[in-house]
Parts: sequence; C-alpha cells; structure tokens
Amino acid sequence: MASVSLGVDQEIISTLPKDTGWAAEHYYQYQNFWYPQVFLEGVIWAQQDFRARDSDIFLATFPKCGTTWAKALMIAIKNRKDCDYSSHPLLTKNPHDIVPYIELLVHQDNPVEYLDSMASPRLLASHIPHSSLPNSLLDSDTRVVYIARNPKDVLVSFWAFSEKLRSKVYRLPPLSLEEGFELFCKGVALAGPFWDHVLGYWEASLKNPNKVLFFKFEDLKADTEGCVKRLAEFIGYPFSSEEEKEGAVQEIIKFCSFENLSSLEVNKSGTYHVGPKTDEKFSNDVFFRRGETGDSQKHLTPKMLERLDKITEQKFGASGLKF
Ligand SMILES: Nc1ncnc2c1ncn2[C@@H]1O[C@H](COP(=O)(O)OS(=O)(=O)O)[C@@H](OP(=O)(O)O)[C@H]1O
Repeated sequence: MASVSLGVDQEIISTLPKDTGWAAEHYYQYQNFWYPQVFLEGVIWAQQDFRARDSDIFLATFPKCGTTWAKALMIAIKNRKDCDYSSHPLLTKNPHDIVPYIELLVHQDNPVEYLDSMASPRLLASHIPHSSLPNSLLDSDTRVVYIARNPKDVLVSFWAFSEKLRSKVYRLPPLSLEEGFELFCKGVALAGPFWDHVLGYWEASLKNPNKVLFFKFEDLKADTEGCVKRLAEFIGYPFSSEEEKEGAVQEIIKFCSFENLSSLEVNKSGTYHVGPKTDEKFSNDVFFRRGETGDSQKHLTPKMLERLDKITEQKFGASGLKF
C-alpha cells in the first residue's frame, strides 16, 4: 500500500472517528467531513498556514463534480492572450499540476515557498468544505468558483475512480458499488457528506454572490458557452465582443473538451504525483472516464436511484437547489 507522510498531525488524527476508506484503507471524520489521511493532513495544514491573496482565484469542488474540466477552462481563459494552442501548458501538463489543491501542498518540500513563488493572480483549488476553509481565505477578497454535480453521477464517478486506485495503487481489495453506495449515503466519501458540502457553498453563494460563483456540471454541459463567459467574467478575464466574434470562446471550449483533453499524451500516459513527501502517484487517465451526464442510470439500480433522490430531496428541499 502507498504510504503517506505521517506528520505532526498524527496525534490529532489518531483521535478522530474513522470508517472504511475508498481510495485509502480508512477515512477520518474532521469537523463533520470525511477524508483520507493524505487530504486530512493538508486540511489541517491549510487552516494553520495557508495565506490567501485578495487576487487569488479559487476553485472549490466536491470530488468528481468537474474539477479537472473547470481547472482547464480557468487556465485557458486566463492564459488566452499569452499562449497559443500549439504551445499551451495544457498540452504537456495535467490541469492538476497547474492548479494545485491547497490541501495537497503539504506534501511538497516547502508548501509556503511553493505558494509564495506563484505569480498573482494565483489559480488554486480545493475540496475543503466551506465551513472548514482557512480563515485567511474567508477574510480575503479571493473569488471562489464552485462546481456541483448531481449526486448519482458523482457516486458512480467516485466509485469508478476509487476502484482503479484501490487495486493499482493501494493494493486494497475491491469495494463493490453497493458498499460504496452505502458509504456515500451515510456521508463517508472524500470531503463528504456530499450534500453538506454542496449546501455550504450554495448558501455562501446566495449570501455573497460577488465572492462565490455556483455552477452545476450539468449546466456546464448544456450551455458551455454561457457558463464559460460567466466564468471568465467572474474571474476577471471577460471576453471582449471582438474576441467573441473571432471565436475565442469556442476555441477554449474545444481545447478543454473531454475529447481533446483525454486524447493528449500527458493525460493518457502521464503521472500525477501528489508531492515528493508522499509516494501517492497515479496515472492521469483516472481523471477522464466518460464526461457525460446521467451515466449513473446505467450503473445504479432503481432502488439506489430512488434512495439517492430521496436524500437529495430531504437535504436540498428547503434550499431551492435542484438536481
Ligand atoms: N473536459 C471534460 N469535460 C467533461 N467532463 C470531464 C472533463 N474532464 C474530466 N471530466 C469528467 O469529470 C469527472 C471527474 O471529476 P473531477 O475532475 O472533479 O475529479 S477530481 O475530483 O479532480 O478527481 C469524470 O466524470 P465521469 O466520466 O462521470 O467519471 C470525468 O470523466
């Protein structure tokens, strides 16, 4: 099994409630949300040591909600005047290597130096729930983009992802979809419960729409052009009417499409390494599976679909949020 760095937080971690892990042997509950140790160490680190800049552009997601896609779009929107598509950084780097998860930087040799060396405006990401975000970020003018997705597709995507890592990386026995389903329903998933994660950012976006922009993966699929324009405007890189006429939005959409990104050599055979202080490494192709909406209908039984719908209705009913 791949080992993780056992840092100063080991004492805290050993006191936390634990349950079955997905892409790890165990998940731990910290501030009402569940994590594998490799993330949890970083959540605690980020709460203590992460220093936001007002100019930061921050992507927050529950895993499997479209992080890779949104990272690519944000990179391409921000870089569009500096690089063309024949020498673009996304041709040779996976989006996760360009836009780091702040909670995984703890596994770099010197995370503070790493962050300080990034030019402003920094593109950063996280799976940390809103209620556990570092104060420095909450108190800053950092803009936060959040992507949610319907829980049925998230569950199937997360299960498929974890299955690949369980056997290949962690040498753990398979976790059946039924076992994953039960864990997901009771909230045990990376940064789960899913519903509480989404609600935290949804409420923050209602309270402060200038700070938090809330998107759904499904909207991004159905109206990619509209969403990309809104995203560009929110992060401070709006498209001019000239650019729109010249097809700049369409170019970015095509370049960041599932078909294009998943066919790049770096995303087919490249490796994602969480950081030199851990041996957590896996193939970039695990970030690309189908990229569709509604795939869960083919994998989950009618009973499972119904139960997930019921939980979603119970949790989101009063919020106005629908999937
Ligand atoms: N460019 C693009 N367009 C559309 N969809 C895409 C794209 N890139 C990745 N994907 C799909 O997104 C799912 C992975 O979610 P995340 O990127 O959030 O995963 S992670 O949290 O970063 O591990 C996963 O969804 P599923 O296919 O349903 O498993 C990926 O296939």
